[in-house]
Formats: sequence, C-alpha cells, structure tokens
Amino acid sequence: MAGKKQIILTEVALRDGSHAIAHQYTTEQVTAIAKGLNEAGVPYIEVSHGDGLAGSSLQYGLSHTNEMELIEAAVSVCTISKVAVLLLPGVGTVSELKQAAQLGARMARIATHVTEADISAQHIASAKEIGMEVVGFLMMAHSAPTAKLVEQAKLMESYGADVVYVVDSAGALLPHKVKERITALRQHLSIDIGFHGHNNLSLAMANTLAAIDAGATRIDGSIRCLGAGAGNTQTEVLLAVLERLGMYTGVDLYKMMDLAEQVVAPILMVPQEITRDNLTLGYAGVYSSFLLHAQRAAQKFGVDARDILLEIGRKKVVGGQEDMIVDVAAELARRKEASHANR
Ligand SMILES: C[C@H](O)CC(=O)C(=O)O
Ligand SMILES: [Mn+2]
Repeated sequence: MAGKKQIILTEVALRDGSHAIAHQYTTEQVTAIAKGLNEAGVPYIEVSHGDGLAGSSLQYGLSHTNEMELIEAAVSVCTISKVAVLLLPGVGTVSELKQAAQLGARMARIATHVTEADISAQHIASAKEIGMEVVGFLMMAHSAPTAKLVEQAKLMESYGADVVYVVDSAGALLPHKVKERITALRQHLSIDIGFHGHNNLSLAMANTLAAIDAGATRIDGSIRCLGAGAGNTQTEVLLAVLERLGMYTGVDLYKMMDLAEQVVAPILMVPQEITRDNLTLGYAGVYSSFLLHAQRAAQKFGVDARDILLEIGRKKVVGGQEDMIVDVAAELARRKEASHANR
C-alpha cells in the first residue's frame, strides 16, 4: 500500500441495483451479497430502496421487503464494511435516518438534484449530530454548468458534509466534462470528492478514471453492473483496472469476481447490457431509474420507450416526477392515434 494512491469504494448494488430488480430484494439476497462484500473488504455498502429511505411507494415502486429489515440484515454480517444509506430530503425524513443509524448504518448519503443543495441542510446537520459520516450527493450533474455545481457543492460542504459526489444519474456525462467538474470541485472545496457513474453510454469506467485523474478519491461501483439503467461502473472490473494502475483499494479482486458470478448474476432479471432503451437514457440525459417506469408505460400505451425517454429528456423531468412518464406516454399515444385517424 505504501506510496500507492488510495481509492475508497462504495458498493451500490444493494441500493442502486434495487431499481434494476424493481425493488424486489429479499433479506436472503441482501444478507448473501453483504456477507460477500464484507469478506472481500469493501469499505462501504449502500443499502436502501433505490430511491433512498422511505422510497417504497406507488410513485417510485413498492419494495418486496422493508428496507429497515434489509439494513439490519446487512449490518448483521458486516465486520469490516460500513453500511451506508441514501436519503432524498422530502422522500425520506430525519426519522428514517435515525432509525437506520440505530440499526447500525454508519454513513448517510444525502441526495438532491444538482441545483437544489439547499434542501439538504437539515438532513446533513442531523446525520452529523447522530454521529454518521455524511456524503452530499449531487444528482443529474450533467444538467448544470460547472460553476453551478461548485456553488451547490460548497453549500453541502458548509452544512457539514464530509464528502461531495458528482452523480452522473443519467450516464450522460463525457470524460472531459467529468474532468472539468471534478477539477473545479477540487480547486474550491477542502473535503473529499466522489464520483458515481452510470454506463448508459458505455462511459462509466472512462468517466470514473477521468474523475480519479482529476482528484476524486471516493468512487461508487456496482458488482456485475447491478444498478439502474445499464448499471454503474462495474466494481470488480474497476478493481482490476485500479490494480493495474498501481492504485490501492484494499478489496480482494478474486472474492469480488466469485461473488459477482455465483451470487449476483443469478439475481439479475436480465443481464446488464446496454440495450436500446439504456442507451437512450444516456443519449437523452434521463434519470437511469426511469427505465422500468418508461418501459412499463410504453407497453401500457403501445408506444416506443425511446420516444418517451426522449420527450422526458426534452422536458427536463427530474427524480420525483415519475408520474410525468405516464403523462408523456399517454400524450404520445394520443398523437399516434390522431395521426392514424388523419391518414
Ligand atoms: C435516487 C437515484 O437513484 C440516486 C442515484 O443513484 C443517481 O442519481 O444516480
Ligand atoms: Mn445511480
């Protein structure tokens, strides 16, 4: 380890991956994955509904298992790894955060849209008060200019965040844009900088390396790419790449490969590929977690999911506006019917 650059990993398959399996994690699955991640030495494991604490709802998707049970299960098998939770202010509250902390969660990741950091002040302060490490998570980072991102990150730092993440929720950022953002944050902030990517344009790895090159030291990955859309930077692949680059993570590559192959792959509803719909997420700049919502709406209204996603991108729909996906699908179906009638 001496002299090697250290990268601190957070594994997000048990939270971001929840989107990809329609929030159907069972306690057994979470226990098995968390146990494997802990044995491999992953520093942080995020466990929550895909949309964060209290996300289970008709709007976001109902969970199979209460997330507090999942958090408790993960904590019970973690001797090395720390369990993290995600919270979107307005979806989850301080009360859920306290409950998660009582169950043993040690890190709170407070997520807001990239231009709305001001709504995180109370939640960041409360998480610090109860002794949690706190990450500010600025989502849809492609959709704001770098100066705005810096302004918002500085707000999170001023509220007490220990780390601020650039979150490429749509998998829409290109490597030079990641570099520009992380470089600017590094110049203006004193706290650690993190990066969370999505692979919709096949750029999660390249973007992650660009982020590290520009000074990010906290990186998210999802084992077997089990994350929303085409998934995140694939953790076990990242480990191999970082080892080849002479960087240190403290995570066992072989154990992660085995866990991916034997435990995680069988859970996937479909293999994590860059399908035409995933690709459209990145191309249109749409939240990766909108994928299944758009596919269901496409089927219900007999329209192309890509058309829905492009329109959602044009309308700059943000997380929390999932019901707009149905509105857009219904409108596309109306237009389609009208054009057929006029023929
Ligand atoms: C609530 C989102 O799924 C958080 C996230 O992982 C992202 O924006 O990306
Ligand atoms: Mn994500």
